[in-house]
Amino acid sequence: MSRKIGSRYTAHQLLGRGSAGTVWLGEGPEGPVAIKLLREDLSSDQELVERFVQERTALLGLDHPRVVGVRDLVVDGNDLALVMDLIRGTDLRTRLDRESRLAPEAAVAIAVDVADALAAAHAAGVVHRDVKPENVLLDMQGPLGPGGAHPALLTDFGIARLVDEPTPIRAQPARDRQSSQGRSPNPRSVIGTPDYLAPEIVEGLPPRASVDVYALATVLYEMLAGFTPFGGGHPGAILRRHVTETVAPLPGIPDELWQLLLQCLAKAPASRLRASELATRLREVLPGLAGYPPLDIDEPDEQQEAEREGAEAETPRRGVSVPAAGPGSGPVHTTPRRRGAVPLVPGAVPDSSRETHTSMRVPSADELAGGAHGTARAPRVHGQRRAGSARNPAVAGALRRRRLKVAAVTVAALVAVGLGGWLVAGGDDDGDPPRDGGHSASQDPGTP
Ligand SMILES: Nc1ncnc2c1ncn2[C@@H]1O[C@H](COP(=O)(O)OP(=O)(O)OP(=O)(O)O)[C@@H](O)[C@H]1O
Repeated sequence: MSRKIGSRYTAHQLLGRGSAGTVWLGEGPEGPVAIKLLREDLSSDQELVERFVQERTALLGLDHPRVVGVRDLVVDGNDLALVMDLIRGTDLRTRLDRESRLAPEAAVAIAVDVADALAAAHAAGVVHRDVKPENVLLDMQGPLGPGGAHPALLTDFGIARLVDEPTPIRAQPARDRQSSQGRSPNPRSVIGTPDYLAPEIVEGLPPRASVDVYALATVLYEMLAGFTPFGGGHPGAILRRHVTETVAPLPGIPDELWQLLLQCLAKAPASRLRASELATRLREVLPGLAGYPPLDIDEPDEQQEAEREGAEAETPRRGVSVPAAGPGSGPVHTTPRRRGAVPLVPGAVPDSSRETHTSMRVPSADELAGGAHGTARAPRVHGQRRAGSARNPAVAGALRRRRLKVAAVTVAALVAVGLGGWLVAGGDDDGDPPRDGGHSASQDPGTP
């Protein structure tokens, strides 16, 4: 069923869902468009409305072939909609859900496109702040590039901030704001997607362009490995790993590529390459990757993860796709993935397919310092058991004993920190909506 959005646009078909709304295939005076419609029950939320308007503001100044163009912002009664260029294809998350790992050449080709988009954004003074596979759209109608990769475009500048703009996304008391001396001593909240958050954001430093480079390097690592370097488990644990752990090497990765990844995943923002430099260096590496197969590595041992982190939040995700005009590009159904994330939007329903944002309290310096337990995920060569794997019979007994100990220590720690140490602000591990906003969002009915 179609519906008018403002006087100029019509929404026809659901393309995908985000935490703040739905994206529709639509029609405008100049042809097909993508229409991002803010959920009606949330359009009265001032903060979200600002995020929406900001997305347009950030993107209107950006005209680049690797950035999804924003054409219009519609405010019509309860409807608040962002009209964008329609990208016929899918998003990188859907592709990763389907293929798990990409061949290095295809992965790097996609990363080059995103690095180009970021270089343009950074040159315009815009930091994206939410680079992740969900926000990389693959244009199935575009020409095939190296490794058979379709052109990639960066979208969703919803939480992008103009560089040096002091106002945080989520309002925080002035006393909590960043001092010129360094990190804020007080607890504050951070918004983003835990797996891709640069350590300096966790530490409370203002996000500069280098946070996007860190996030892109994380995405590239994920395209190569099938998982992110510091993901898995509770969002708080993920944040801690970004700050305290070193990234585990990927067996079989070409050294030049690994060095680039290491440099861009550096804890110190100044040590990272700029986006334009990363694009150049990745382009140099590309020809040497032709014919390289996807890395032959296994996902980190789930049982080992459970051992180290306790129960993990299970956030179901549904497949989304854009019907592409080309052959073999029909709807794709994704397998639910385990994601340590909770919704950005207070009250957002847990079965939204894109609940990958997290608003959480930034851990204190003490918590970060005391948190290094060597929990970064270590990739394994395919078929090989990790020395400490619970699937290895030699260590299973020891792990069972340790589990009891861990349970005891966990209870003691929770008591010691008043049950709040790592808990997401207002959220918990069972996928329930956060409780901090007092919103009572109902599920999007799925029709415009
Ligand atoms: N311009 C577009 N053209 C075609 N499809 C799009 C476009 N923008 C978004 N989509 C589709 O809609 C999905 C949801 O997009 P949206 O930006 O709302 O959410 P998200 O980025 O996944 O989540 P969140 O906003 O919570 O970060 C995308 O993953 C993609 O499949």
